[in-house]
This record gives sequence, C-alpha cells and structure tokens, in this order.
Amino acid sequence: MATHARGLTGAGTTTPAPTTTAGDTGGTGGTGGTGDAQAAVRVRNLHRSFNKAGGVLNGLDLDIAPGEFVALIGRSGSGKSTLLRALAGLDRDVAGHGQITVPESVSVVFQDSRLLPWRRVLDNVVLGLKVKVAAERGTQALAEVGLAGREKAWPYELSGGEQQRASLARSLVREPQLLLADEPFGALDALTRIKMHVLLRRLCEVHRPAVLLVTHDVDEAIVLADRVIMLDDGVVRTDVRIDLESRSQADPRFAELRSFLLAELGVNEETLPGQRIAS
Ligand SMILES: Nc1ncnc2c1ncn2[C@@H]1O[C@H](COP(=O)(O)OP(=O)(O)OP(=O)(O)O)[C@@H](O)[C@H]1O
Repeated sequence: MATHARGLTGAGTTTPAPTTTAGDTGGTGGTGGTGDAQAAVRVRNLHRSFNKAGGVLNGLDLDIAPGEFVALIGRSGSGKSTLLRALAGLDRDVAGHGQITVPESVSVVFQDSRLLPWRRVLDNVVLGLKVKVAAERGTQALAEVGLAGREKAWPYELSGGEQQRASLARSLVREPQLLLADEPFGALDALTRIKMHVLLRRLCEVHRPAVLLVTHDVDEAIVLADRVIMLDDGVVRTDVRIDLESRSQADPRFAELRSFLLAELGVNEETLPGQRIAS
C-alpha cells in the first residue's frame, strides 16, 4: 500500500491535500513520517493544542492495519475529532507536531451528509471524480447503499438516513484505503442506525478500507469494530480487540466488553436509562 502521499476526498472536497514526508509537522499541518508497509495509518508522538494548558493530543501513537476497523471512543472533549481531523489533514491552523502517515486515498464522512443542496444526488456522489466512468461508478455506489433509482433526486428529497447513505456512496466511490468517519450516525434514529450499521459492515467487508470511526456509542463501537480504542489525556489509554464470534448484544461477552469500556469511560452502567449506551 502506498503511504506518505495523501489525497483527501469526501465531505464535498476533492482537492488533493499537499504531501509532506517530513518527520515532524508543525502548526501548519501536513502529514508524513516513516513508512510502514504493514500499517495503513501510523501516528507517532502526535501533539495538538488550541492555546490551552495541557494540550488536546499529548504524544499520541496509533497504528491501524490495512482493512482494519477501529472505533475511537472517549469522553466529550477528549480529542477524538481533533485526531480525525489531523489524519484527514484538516487541521492546518492548529498548533502541534508529530508524525502521521496515511494512505494516498482518504475519504471522510461527518455527522451531517454535507451534500451540496444545488446538485442532484448522483452529481454529489461523483463530484470531482475524474474518471470516464464516473456516472456508472456513482450509480453502482448508490445501488450498493440502497439508493438505486434516486440518482436524480435532490438532497432535500432524501431522509436523514438516505442522505448519510449518499454520503457513504460518495466516499466509497473513490475506493479509499482509509475511511475516516466522525459520528456518521449520530443524528439518526435508532432503527436507521441499526440499518446503517449493517450497511457499513457489509460495505467494509466488500471494499476493505481501513476505518477510524469516532463514536459516543459503546454498543456501536462493539458491533462494528475490530478494535476499540479510547482517548484519555491526549493519548490512547485503552486498546481492546473485539474478538466476538457474533455481534449479538445477547452474547454475554458483548455485555462484558460493554461493561469494561463503560468503566474505562468512567460511566456507571446502572445509572444509564434506556438501551442505547453512549459515553
Ligand atoms: N478549533 C478549535 N479551537 C479551539 N478549541 C478547539 C477547537 N477544536 C477543538 N477544540 C477543543 O479541543 C478539545 C477537543 O475537542 P474535540 O472536538 O477533538 O473533542 P471530541 O472528543 O471530539 O469531543 P466530542 O465528543 O464532544 O465531540 C475540546 O476542549 C475543544 O474545545
């Protein structure tokens, strides 16, 4: 897998990010570092701060293997989005240094779909895609996410869940080696979330990108990920492999993992209302 060079797609942007291979990146951003043929993502000694004491990321190290699905949890304000934005190259004005290596092709999905309202769904999906068969690939991607026949719809004609499906199609049509997702299902109702979980898992099995998913939802993390990591004090404090045979919440091991992760987050399970368990 090619690393060092980085292209940024998704989120309505198609401009390739500049390539930096220097070991240390300053506040002007850029990523790079020592290559590791085995890793899709390699982060070393990453620091980021926003003019406040303590910093947000304080020497963070992280590796993600090709095709590996990593869920990132942590209390509110612990720096999850800051890390994701650093990997996406979206933090050029942030003070910091450290080494980041990401694949050439990176897609980003956010909580809101960021579809351009003045473009039809298919146009949104293939925006900036410079291949002759863009429309064909976009149509295929829409079919993959369950939106066959909606190519000519306007974004406002889609439900929230459908808009997120279109956003996933826009990311996957670029066949990214790394998919960065910042609470992509956070605004969806419970049933739609479950459907999106099934969809995302299936898409990842087919396309095999490395994934970093930011989520507040511990159950979502366990259902989707190969590994769950937790940020605390600006570093990865907890790193758990999800070694479940099935992802059924009825599996006692699922409950064990949930309890462990909630305890790591400092959440008392017994005081939580309802079924959905979020940090
Ligand atoms: N552009 C910015 N300017 C100033 N401070 C910022 C900026 N972005 C993030 N921060 C601060 O950095 C810290 C980490 O923010 P970040 O959004 O990464 O946390 P998070 O873990 O994603 O939080 P949440 O779970 O609430 O979304 C917070 O204290 C936040 O206020």
